[in-house]
Amino acid sequence: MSDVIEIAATTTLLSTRGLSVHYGGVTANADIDLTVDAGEIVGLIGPNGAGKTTFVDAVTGFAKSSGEVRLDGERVDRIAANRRRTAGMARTWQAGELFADLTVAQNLAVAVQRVGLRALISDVFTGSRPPAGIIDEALAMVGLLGVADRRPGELTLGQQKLVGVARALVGGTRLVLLDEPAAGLDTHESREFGAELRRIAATGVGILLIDHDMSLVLDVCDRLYVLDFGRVIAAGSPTEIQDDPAVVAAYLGSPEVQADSLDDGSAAERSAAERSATERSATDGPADEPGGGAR
Ligand SMILES: Nc1ncnc2c1ncn2[C@@H]1O[C@H](COP(=O)(O)OP(=O)(O)OP(=O)(O)O)[C@@H](O)[C@H]1O
Repeated sequence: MSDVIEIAATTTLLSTRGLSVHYGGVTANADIDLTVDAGEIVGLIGPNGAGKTTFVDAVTGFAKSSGEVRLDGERVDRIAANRRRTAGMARTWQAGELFADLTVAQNLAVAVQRVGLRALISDVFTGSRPPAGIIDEALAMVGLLGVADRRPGELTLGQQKLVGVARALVGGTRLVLLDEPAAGLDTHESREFGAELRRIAATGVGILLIDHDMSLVLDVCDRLYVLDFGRVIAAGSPTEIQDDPAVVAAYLGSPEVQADSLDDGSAAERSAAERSATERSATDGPADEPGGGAR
C-alpha cells in the first residue's frame, strides 16, 4: 500500500492583480498583487499616506479602481459595494464608532440592514429584521454573546473594538478587511484583541489587517505586505519584513536604522511626518504649479 501524503487545500479568498487607484494626479495604489487565504491573517502596513485605506476602499468597492479583484476566484471588481458585501467580504472603517444609544445586537443589525428605497418600503410594511441567529453567530465569533443587550458605553474599549469587528462579520462574511481596528488600545488590550483575531481566523475567515500598532501586526499576522507611495515594496513573513532594508528605509528614512525600531509604532508616525515635510519642501514649486506637494 502506497503512502498517501495529505496536503491541506488552501482557499485563496482574496486576490488582487494590478489593482490601481488614481486620485487626480496622485497614484494612491499602483499595480498591487495581494492574496489572503482562508484562515490567514495578512497585514498591510506602510507609512502614513502609503495607500492602505485606499486599497481597502478599492477592494470593497468604495473607490474607483482598475485591475482585478477576486473573491474566492470570482471577479468582483465591477460590482457595487453592497453586492461585494453580500458576496462575503466586509470592512471596518477607521472612524468606526458604534451607535451609543443602540444595544450591541442592534449595532450589528444596522450593519446588515438592506439598502435602497424598495427595501425600505418593504421593511416598513413587513417589519423585516435580520434573523437573530446571524447576529448571535457574529457575536459568538468574537466571544461577546453575553453582552448582546448592553450598550457600547457599558463595555471596555477592547470589547467595543470587537463589536466593530463583529459588525463586519455578521451575515456569513468570509473575508474581513480591518482598517486600524485596534486604534487607542493599550498594550494589554491590544494583545487580547490580537488573540481574538487569531480565534476568528481559526474559523476559516480570512483577515486583512491594517494597523500602526507594530507589535500587534508582527505578532498576529501570518504574512505582511508593505506599501510605500502606493506600491508593494516588500512581502513576506513578519521576520522577513523586519529584516528587509527597503522596509526599514521606508519607515525610518535610513537603512542604517535598526530594524527592531519597527516594533515601535511611534517611529513610523514620526518618520511619516518627517517624510511628508521633506516631500513638501522638495515639491514646493510656484503657487500655480499643479499638484505641488501632493503624494
Ligand atoms: N478621496 C481622496 N481624494 C484624493 N486623494 C486621496 C483620497 N483618499 C486618499 N487620497 C490620497 O491617496 C494617498 C493614500 O492615502 P491613504 O489614506 O490610502 O493612505 P494610508 O496608507 O491609509 O494612510 P494612513 O496610514 O494615514 O491612514 C494619499 O496621498 C492621500 O492623500
